[in-house]
Amino acid sequence: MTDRHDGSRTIDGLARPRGRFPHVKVAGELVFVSGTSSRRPDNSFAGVEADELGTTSLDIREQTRAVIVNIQRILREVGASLSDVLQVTTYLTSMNDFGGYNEVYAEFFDENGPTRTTVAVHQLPHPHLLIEMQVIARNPHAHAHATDEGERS
Ligand SMILES: N/C(=C\C=C\C(=O)O)C(=O)O
Repeated sequence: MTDRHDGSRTIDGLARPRGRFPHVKVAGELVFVSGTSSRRPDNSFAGVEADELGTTSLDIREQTRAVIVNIQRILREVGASLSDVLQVTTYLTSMNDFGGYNEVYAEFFDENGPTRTTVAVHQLPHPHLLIEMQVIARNPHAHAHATDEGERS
């Protein structure tokens, strides 16, 4: 993991960012996770299959699950978890996928979870991508630190 002094982290063992940005940035009480897809470390995608004729099928449920699991792994690296997520922004390439996305989303979050905004976008950075998500989470360590400080004063 590359851990810079400004809280930016690029994590080994995950798909490399496709540009000059970190997977995650810890800034005081908050954790910012970059837009994340279903991309695997080998740059293949979960939720993408091609048959022997080269016909590609894309699965919004599988992609959604893989995106959330990727975000979970990123959060874990900074000591946070999905239960720390405060806000989710989701980018779909088609609102026809809203139902499948919503169904899998509900396996991980409910009304006590993060606020959420879902929008449709013209394109994502790869033609096989149906979904990308970014999150803002609380930094559980910042909270523990602040509590310790409070107890000392
Ligand atoms: N967050 C961005 C791309 C993510 C791609 C991926 O996870 O496959 C970006 O270009 O801003």
